Amino acid sequence: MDHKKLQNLPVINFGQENLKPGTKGWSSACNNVRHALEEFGCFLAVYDKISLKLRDSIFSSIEKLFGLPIETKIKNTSDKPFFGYFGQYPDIPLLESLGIGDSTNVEEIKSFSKLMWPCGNDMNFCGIVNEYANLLSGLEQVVTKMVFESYGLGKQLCDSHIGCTTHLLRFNSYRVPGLNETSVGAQPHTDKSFITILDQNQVNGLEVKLKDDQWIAVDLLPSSFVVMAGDGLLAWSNNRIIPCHHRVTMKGNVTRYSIGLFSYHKGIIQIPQELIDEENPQCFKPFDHLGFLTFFAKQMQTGRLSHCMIKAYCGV
Ligand SMILES: O=C(O)CCC(=O)C(=O)O
Ligand SMILES: [Fe+2]
Repeated sequence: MDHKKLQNLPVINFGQENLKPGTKGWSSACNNVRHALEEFGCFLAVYDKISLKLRDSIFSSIEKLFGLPIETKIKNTSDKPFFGYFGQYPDIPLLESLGIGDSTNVEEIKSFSKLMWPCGNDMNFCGIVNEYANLLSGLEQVVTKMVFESYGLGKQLCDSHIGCTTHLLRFNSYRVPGLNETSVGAQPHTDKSFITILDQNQVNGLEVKLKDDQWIAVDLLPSSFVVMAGDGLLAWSNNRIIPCHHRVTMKGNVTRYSIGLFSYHKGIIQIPQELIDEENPQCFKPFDHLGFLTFFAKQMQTGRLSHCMIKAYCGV
């Protein structure tokens, strides 16, 4: 693991002292968030509202989840592409993934749990996931507010964006590769989300690509999460924020579990007028964010993927 380069990722503290809008801590965090997203497409967020105990509990629950028979796991389906079970793909054989759409809604967590454990489970899966998903989406909301504020956009615009946000919580499992098997856990990609937040079970493997095209290994500090810009944020910011290219490479001999929280906009995302001027002419049309997922899935099925799919979808 290339530990030398780890310091290159910005680290931003989301402790209580920086979470009050109007304070110095808040405005310096706003600037740092914007700078990190424009320059790196990602950063490490130190956020201790999610206790280490809760993180341990959720990772032991998802270990049990992935231990369920495949016939059960494939029941996790969705009408939205990439929101349900994903796995058994020959080019990425190590990865299996399960998703809960609209994950801040406890009823969605309950119905996922019922599908996986029709006779119930003895580990308070719903309670743990509900607490975790709500706290993590709280961090996503703070990051969104900071992004809006750092571009000088009003509270009303921000509140209306937040009111239209939905979250997907995705659990990933990467098994240890067998002899002569690929070590690729996830191929290089950018997320289709607005913002993604990632957590892992102390097993590294995530790598991100910086502007100079170098891949660096991400080492999660205690109490930290990886915050990444997705394709939605690239279009919304009129090309200012770069989406983070990332991949997973399995190196050790321990199963890796990760959790991703992906924010999506329900409906049409408008490019704020404040981000369009002579120097920065409008690069993207208003776009249907969830429609972009459907578009992406179709292009993938027909082998028509291009380097920047959001440009293909709604570029001017
Ligand atoms: O497992 C990870 O750390 C990354 C997962 C990921 O890239 C994704 O779910 O989109
Ligand atoms: Fe990803």
